[in-house]
Amino acid sequence: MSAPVITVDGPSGAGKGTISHKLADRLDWGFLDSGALYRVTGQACLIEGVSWDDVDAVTEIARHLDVSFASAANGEVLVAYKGQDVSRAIRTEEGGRGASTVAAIPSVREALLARQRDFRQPPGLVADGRDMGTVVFPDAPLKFFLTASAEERARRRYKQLISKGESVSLPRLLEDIKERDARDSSRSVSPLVPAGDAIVIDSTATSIDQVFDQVMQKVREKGLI
Ligand SMILES: Nc1ncnc2c1ncn2[C@@H]1O[C@H](COP(=O)(O)OP(=O)(O)OP(=O)(O)O)[C@@H](O)[C@H]1O
Ligand SMILES: Nc1ccn([C@@H]2O[C@H](COP(=O)(O)O)[C@@H](O)[C@H]2O)c(=O)n1
Repeated sequence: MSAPVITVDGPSGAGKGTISHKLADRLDWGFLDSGALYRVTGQACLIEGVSWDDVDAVTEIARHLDVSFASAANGEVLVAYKGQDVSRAIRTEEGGRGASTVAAIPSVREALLARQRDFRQPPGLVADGRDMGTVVFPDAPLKFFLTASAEERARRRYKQLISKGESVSLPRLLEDIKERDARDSSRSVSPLVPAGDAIVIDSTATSIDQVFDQVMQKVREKGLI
């Protein structure tokens, strides 16, 4: 029998990464940051001089993506492409735009599918993304779809980037988030939609701890802990 998977999907800034990390730590399960694979693909295109719109070239990059993940002493995840540290570059707004542009290409999604499924190892996996519950792990025993208003998600992202010393504009971030939502939700393959059997949690007015408590309650009810 394959290892259990808990999927956490939703739009950008909904708190998927925060909740998924806490959950993986609590359960001592593996963690898949599927967005990082799309972000590295977009970044690899910049490094290799390939346009995000060049379907064949981007697909070749995704098929042979030389990416590695490592834990730094401070708990952060180091992401490397061909051994080059791209951890910071992939987290910029440009990194997000590149990821969502290449993620709309069906052959790129196909190229990254097996790689994502390989993360499913005992004792279990928490998978964070947009199509974890609908496409990558449709048989997952527990699925969440986290959401929040675009305005609240833009405010969260603003605080996050300001705390890292980046200079950002809130209206611009809101525009970016709305653009990314529209692109992710309207693409022909693996659009951002909750799986039919997903538990939807709206965190617009709910703290991280409150969301985590709701998630843990469902994990217990499913007998996964
Ligand atoms: N319920 C919440 N209340 C307040 N802030 C939150 C909440 N959930 C997450 N945050 C904060 O919002 C920011 C974005 O969260 P996070 O990175 O987990 O979102 P995400 O859904 O993984 O986004 P992306 O898909 O773009 O990576 C973080 O700074 C996080 O601390
Ligand atoms: N399963 C996924 C995960 C991500 N994407 C695309 O990548 C972009 C960046 O993702 P983050 O979670 O790191 O913000 C995102 O906007 C999606 O376009 C995806 O398509 N499928």
